[in-house]
Amino acid sequence: MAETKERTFRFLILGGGIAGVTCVEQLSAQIPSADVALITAGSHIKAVTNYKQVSKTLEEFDVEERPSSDLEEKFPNLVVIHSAVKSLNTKSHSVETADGRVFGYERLCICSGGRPKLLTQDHPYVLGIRDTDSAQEFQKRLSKAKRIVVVGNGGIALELVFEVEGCEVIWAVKDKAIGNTFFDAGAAQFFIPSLETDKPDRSVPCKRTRYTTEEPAPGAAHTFTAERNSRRPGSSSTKQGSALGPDWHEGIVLKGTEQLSRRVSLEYQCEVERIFTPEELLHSPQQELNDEQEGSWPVYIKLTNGKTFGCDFVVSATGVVPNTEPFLHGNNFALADDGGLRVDDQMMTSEPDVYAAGDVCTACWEHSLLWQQMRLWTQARQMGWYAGRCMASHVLSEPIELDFCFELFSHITKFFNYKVVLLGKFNGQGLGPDQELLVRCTKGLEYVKVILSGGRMVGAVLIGETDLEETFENLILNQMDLTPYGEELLNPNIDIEDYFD
Ligand SMILES: Cc1cc2nc3c(=O)[nH]c(=O)nc-3n(C[C@H](O)[C@H](O)[C@H](O)COP(=O)(O)OP(=O)(O)OC[C@H]3O[C@@H](n4cnc5c(N)ncnc54)[C@H](O)[C@@H]3O)c2cc1C
Ligand SMILES: NC(=O)c1ccc[n+]([C@@H]2O[C@H](COP(=O)([O-])OP(=O)(O)OC[C@H]3O[C@@H](n4cnc5c(N)ncnc54)[C@H](O)[C@@H]3O)[C@@H](O)[C@H]2O)c1
Repeated sequence: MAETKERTFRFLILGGGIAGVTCVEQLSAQIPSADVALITAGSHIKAVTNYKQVSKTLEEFDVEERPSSDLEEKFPNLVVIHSAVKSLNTKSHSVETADGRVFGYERLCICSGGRPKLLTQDHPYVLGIRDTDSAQEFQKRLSKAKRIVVVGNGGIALELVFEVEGCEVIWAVKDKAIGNTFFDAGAAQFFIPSLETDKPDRSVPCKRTRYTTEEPAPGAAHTFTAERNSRRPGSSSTKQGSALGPDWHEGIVLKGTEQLSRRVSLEYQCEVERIFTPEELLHSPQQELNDEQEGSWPVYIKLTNGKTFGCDFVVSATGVVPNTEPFLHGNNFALADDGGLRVDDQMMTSEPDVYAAGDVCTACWEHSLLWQQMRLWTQARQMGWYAGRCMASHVLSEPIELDFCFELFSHITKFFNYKVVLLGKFNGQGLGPDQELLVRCTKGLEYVKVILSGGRMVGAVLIGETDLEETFENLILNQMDLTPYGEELLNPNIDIEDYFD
């Protein structure tokens, strides 16, 4: 790396996503006289808008793409540099950008996010979705498509299979139930009818203290078709070009060429064995196709359940990998198993004066019993904000303790047009056999699951307008012994808020 530094900043932040921008805002607000620089590869920055603290730990906000001048106008000591960082020298405390400039720092925070962990790199018919550009590419390809295959069972797959219309979707999941990163088989069963229609089937609330679900057999498949006119009002909006935000798919039309609303065929418990071109398929006579149009698709995908499907393209919704590459060479960063930069409870990496926040880092402090890391906007914002506070406190030699937001995992989102609230160990993560589940389910309306350990509430999944989030959050935080209440806890005829007043 050339050693002549163009300028040295007291605080240098890499990445204009939620984590980086929130870190800049926090630092600039806490030490207004400090010179702060934000280096980002993109032309725009991400901004949190309409922030709402819903309860002690639950928060909701929108994410917008904004010109970086907005941020510079707000903070006169901030400089935004639009260029990708290509290398980092932690010994000389400097970074070099793609256009050959070198900037020094006293303290650095890496917020470079993640990128899709694709099934296969650089395949012309395998797409990932991350940012506005990739979402637009997906939309463009979809508009000419009759059939796509979606691989993966997390947030993006759940959103896509519900939103895509006018195109057959083959959805290949590794697991026995849909949505494994967010909920269990019981909740998955609650959602399944939404793939056929989104008109709620309202029935009388029923309470169950244990749940049993019929799991699909390995290799099982199921097709769900929605009526053309069963889409929710307003969902066919043609509003264009809004930035990827929590409702990124609301602003773009996700429509294929066919005259059908939603047609999703689920392939359970399978992975991708091979992706073929038509030529390769012709030379593999043993391949058994699952449709009559042999040879007429641009790409074919063979699953481990033995089925091969032709399609227009494949969406790889198979998670993210942290963007660490430019920073590793010549430095000595400790990496976590998931490839993230390990950070301690002060958001510091293993390199001196280097912090990290958001999707690029892995939280390696001793977690609270009720918190886990997931790569989400909420956590990117919380980490960026807390990293900014840590950097400022270290400069001012003030002690700082891990923030309260890392006490309890909480996430509000929307799947299949239902509000979803996840609290604590919502899937009994790491609890082993010492857990009891209480479930209340009203088909088409709500699904409430509570996880108890030693009589105390340690997690909850709330689907629908349950209005229970604040009360349950309090019960999880105060760790009250709920044994005396037993199944009454989910009795729909009891106003639980009054009960615990
Ligand atoms: C389609 C989709 C839907 C999602 N929906 C939700 C949701 O509903 N709710 C939720 O909580 N989360 C959601 N997420 C997850 C959420 O987007 C991420 O967890 C969050 O954006 C991470 O923020 P970040 O700031 O760490 O990284 P990013 O937003 O990825 O930002 C990284 C920044 O770093 C810059 N950068 C990268 N490399 C360099 C470099 N070498 N030099 C300089 N700059 C660099 C990039 O240009 C970018 O500005 C979704 C993700 C996707 C892809
Ligand atoms: N509403 C929300 O909160 C929301 C919505 C969309 C995305 N996100 C976030 O955005 C990020 C990206 O979303 P995502 O859906 O790609 O990731 P994800 O981590 O949510 O899900 C990845 C899925 O891919 C599966 N998978 C991994 N490797 C596979 C393979 N080789 N073959 C088949 N399946 C495989 C996993 O089992 C998992 O189901 C995540 O951090 C996610 O939490 C959140």
